[in-house]
Amino acid sequence: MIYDVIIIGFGKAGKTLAASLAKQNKKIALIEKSEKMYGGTCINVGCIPTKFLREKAHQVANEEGGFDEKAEAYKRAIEDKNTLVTMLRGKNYDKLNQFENITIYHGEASFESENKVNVEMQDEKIVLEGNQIFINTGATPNTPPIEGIQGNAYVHTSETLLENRNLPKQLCIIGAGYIGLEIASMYHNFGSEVTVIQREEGFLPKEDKDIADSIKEIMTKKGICFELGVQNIRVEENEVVFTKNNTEYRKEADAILVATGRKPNTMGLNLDSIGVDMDARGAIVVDEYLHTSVPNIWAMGDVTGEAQYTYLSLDDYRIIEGALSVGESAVNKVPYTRQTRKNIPYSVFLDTPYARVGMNEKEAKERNIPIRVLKMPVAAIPKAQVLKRTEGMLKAIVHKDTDKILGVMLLCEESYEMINVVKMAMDYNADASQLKNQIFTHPTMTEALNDLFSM
Ligand SMILES: Cc1cc2nc3c(=O)[nH]c(=O)nc-3n(C[C@H](O)[C@H](O)[C@H](O)COP(=O)(O)OP(=O)(O)OC[C@H]3O[C@@H](n4cnc5c(N)ncnc54)[C@H](O)[C@@H]3O)c2cc1C
Ligand SMILES: NC(=O)c1ccc[n+]([C@@H]2O[C@H](COP(=O)([O-])OP(=O)(O)OC[C@H]3O[C@@H](n4cnc5c(N)ncnc54)[C@H](O)[C@@H]3O)[C@@H](O)[C@H]2O)c1
Repeated sequence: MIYDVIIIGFGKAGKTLAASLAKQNKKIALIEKSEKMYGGTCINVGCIPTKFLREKAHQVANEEGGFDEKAEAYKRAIEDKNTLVTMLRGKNYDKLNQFENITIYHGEASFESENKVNVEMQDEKIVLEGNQIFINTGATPNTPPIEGIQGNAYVHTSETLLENRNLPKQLCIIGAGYIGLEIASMYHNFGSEVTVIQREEGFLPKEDKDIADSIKEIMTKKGICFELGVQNIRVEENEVVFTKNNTEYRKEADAILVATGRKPNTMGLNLDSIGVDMDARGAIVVDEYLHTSVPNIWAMGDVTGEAQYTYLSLDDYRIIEGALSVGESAVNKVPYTRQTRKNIPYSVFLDTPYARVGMNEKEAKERNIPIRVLKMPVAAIPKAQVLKRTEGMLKAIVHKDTDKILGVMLLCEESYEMINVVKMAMDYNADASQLKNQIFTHPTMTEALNDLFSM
């Protein structure tokens, strides 16, 4: 079968591109290897299930009851999460399936040549031919060579842990990145006793020390235990064994989560044989318009090794849409590319959420930029008092000479909403004084930006 466009992977960029090109009357094949992944990582095993469970966990933390009651509430939360995910998966499938010119194939794709893709389906193997091919295969949990984790029923990835209906009394998490910390916060609220283990001594090493210390202090105060700078991690059945200062420790757990990063999903695509370049981590190398090294093949989302966020995958779709609309001969005139993309914000959905955009103090000093550092405690925000969520701090980095906002770090309730306002202000090159004097509704967390920029 011959298509105008083949899209491999039902991720955020892929599904959005499919709908858009279908409206332009292109004949499209979309290939997804798992029926449980229609809609991609975000809605099935990533952002949506974790943020749904985070809300449920928050409710459970405020309810009376011992472990057994909490375990029941957890089981119901997992069932509710599954119901939500099933509904979203169905909607995602139907949204594309309604187009007469989109065919969804359930099977694993691999390249036969530059414009031929094999699809290994349950009962048959077919070959599709396409003029333009877009790879959107995402990323998959990175399993480090830790002794004792392979084939161990106590050991989970985030995907299998969130399928487990039994609340672990003790949860041990290896890896203190986004997934490790978000799940630590969430399971602590559900009622698990949580320990987070990390090889590196430094906690959240990319963040400013005052921010990282404050996050750790908040989590420790709630009762989450951290073991940082540990060596020789191994797992023996339901125990995580490690050494610290030459002493061996054993941590028993009902569940062990390995959250040590996610690697680009390129294995099995047969990219080498058709000349698509990959880097040492197996990520597809792309230029600013998301071309791969083969002219008719593009890649987008996590598989390109870019920071792994759903909104960046969506933004990759925007870049491709822009490039396709002008055609290859004029592609270098497209104003919006990966190179011009700027001020990428992020949020870590901890119990006290953390959000950041732009440069922090450490980075500004490394680059010898003259700065003003503005800080204020969250307890000074009236809305934080209303919410009874007074822990945390706000911090801004402002250019001393130009008054431009270089970066903002928000460790407070609702920071994941507030950060988008700052991102927009930075995108429009606002001065710090403009946020200082901006009208914001009251009482809100966002109005604290008036005070932060008055510091
Ligand atoms: C637990 C967790 C929480 C997260 N929380 C957040 C969050 O709060 N906010 C945020 O922005 N991001 C979050 N992320 C990251 C976010 O989910 C990803 O960055 C995003 O979903 C990546 O989208 P994508 O378009 O690159 O591909 P994906 O959505 O990963 O889609 C790729 C698809 O390709 C399919 N596929 C792979 N290989 C093949 C093949 N050979 N043939 C056919 N199909 C194939 C896969 O099955 C998959 O469905 C989270 C991730 C995880 C794991
Ligand atoms: N809120 C969000 O936007 C959100 C939430 C969850 C996940 N994500 C995305 O998913 C990606 C994956 O998350 P993650 O937490 O798995 O990765 P990560 O890269 O954020 O953190 C990995 C952690 O594992 C540790 N580690 C690595 N190898 C190890 C080993 N062999 N032994 C012990 N520790 C080891 C690292 O030091 C680090 O602390 C993130 O990069 C993020 O982009 C985003």
